[in-house]
Amino acid sequence: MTEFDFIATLRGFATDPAARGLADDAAVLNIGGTNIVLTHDMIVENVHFLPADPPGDIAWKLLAVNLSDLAAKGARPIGALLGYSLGDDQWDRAFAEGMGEALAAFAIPLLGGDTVATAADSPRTLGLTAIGQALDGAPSRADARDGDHLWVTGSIGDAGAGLKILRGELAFSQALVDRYRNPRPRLEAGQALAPLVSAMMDVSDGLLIDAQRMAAASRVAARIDLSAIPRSDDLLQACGDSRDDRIAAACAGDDYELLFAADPGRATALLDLSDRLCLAISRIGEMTAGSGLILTDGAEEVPLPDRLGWEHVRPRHGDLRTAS
Ligand SMILES: Nc1ncnc2c1ncn2[C@@H]1O[C@H](COP(=O)(O)OP(=O)(O)O)[C@@H](O)[C@H]1O
Ligand SMILES: Cc1ncc(C[n+]2csc(CCOP(=O)(O)OP(=O)(O)O)c2C)c(N)n1
Ligand SMILES: [Mg+2]
Ligand SMILES: [Mg+2]
Ligand SMILES: [Mg+2]
Repeated sequence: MTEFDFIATLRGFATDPAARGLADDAAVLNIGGTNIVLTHDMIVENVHFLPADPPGDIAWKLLAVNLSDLAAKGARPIGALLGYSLGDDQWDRAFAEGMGEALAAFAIPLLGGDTVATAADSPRTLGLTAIGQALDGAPSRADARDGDHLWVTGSIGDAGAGLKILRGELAFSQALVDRYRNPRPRLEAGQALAPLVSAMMDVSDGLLIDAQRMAAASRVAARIDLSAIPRSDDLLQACGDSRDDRIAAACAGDDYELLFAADPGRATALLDLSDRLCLAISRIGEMTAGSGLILTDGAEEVPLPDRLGWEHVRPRHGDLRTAS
């Protein structure tokens, strides 16, 4: 079964409105007029991180990927619960220290969690629940409208290139490796953007697959111009600027940027916000009537690649690495 199929089977009984049809980045529970935002992401050795990654960086990534889902709902983090499987003593100690530092960096209290021990040869499997509060409502993935502009924060494809570097497939760049090991959740931007957008999500599986999900949830089509997708100078230097390079960046995932749709009338306010936050915000396309994803490279329409991004699926044979 794929990740998509499994979530679809759960959807039948996840009928509470707070679950948002299991089709959003997080649940949004209204308690006494306050929007409490809840999200849980797991990370697994050889799936989300490499065995040689420093334990402190893995702790950072576990917290950061969850905070990224809070950011996508415009939420301010208020606490975290950690799910941990014990490894060797030295690693566990380094992870705990790193988690302490990561929590302190974001000023988030650890509220609890759970700890288990597994067989020594099983891959490290970690989970974290992040809890937040959304002050101005919590934009969903499902409310983009025909005519909205589609925007993305920061730059796309850096982390995917960082992973290639760590696999020995690209020349070394510290900046790209950092984007893979130390994602920066766009918390401040998420809170500032929330009142200006019609729909928002974070980009974890890949810009194209995530944009397609936003379009599907909103019952519109997304048109994306490959040439408008923001790529860093580090990435351009490492990978080049061919159409295939552009597609690779757009499908790589692990970006933890914010993808959002907004009425064209919001453009000036969005660009002002970009200046205030010193964070690039790039217009990459628009939402139109219809369904699915339309890809262009400048004026030219381009066929969709076979895979738009990451989806978890268990391989029939061999190790537990997933395919993208
Ligand atoms: N095992 C599960 N049990 C319940 N809900 C799940 C499970 N796996 C995923 N979901 C829900 O499915 C939706 C999509 O999940 P996911 O694609 O992982 O979101 P994201 O990419 O933002 O982390 C979310 O509402 C999430 O809470
Ligand atoms: C060792 C390794 N191989 C491959 C990847 C690429 N990768 C693995 S999972 C994933 C998508 C994001 O993870 P997921 O569990 O789907 O997070 P969510 O979308 O639920 O937030 C990507 C791009 C990676 N990060 N590390
Ligand atoms: Mg998300
Ligand atoms: Mg998830
Ligand atoms: Mg996530």
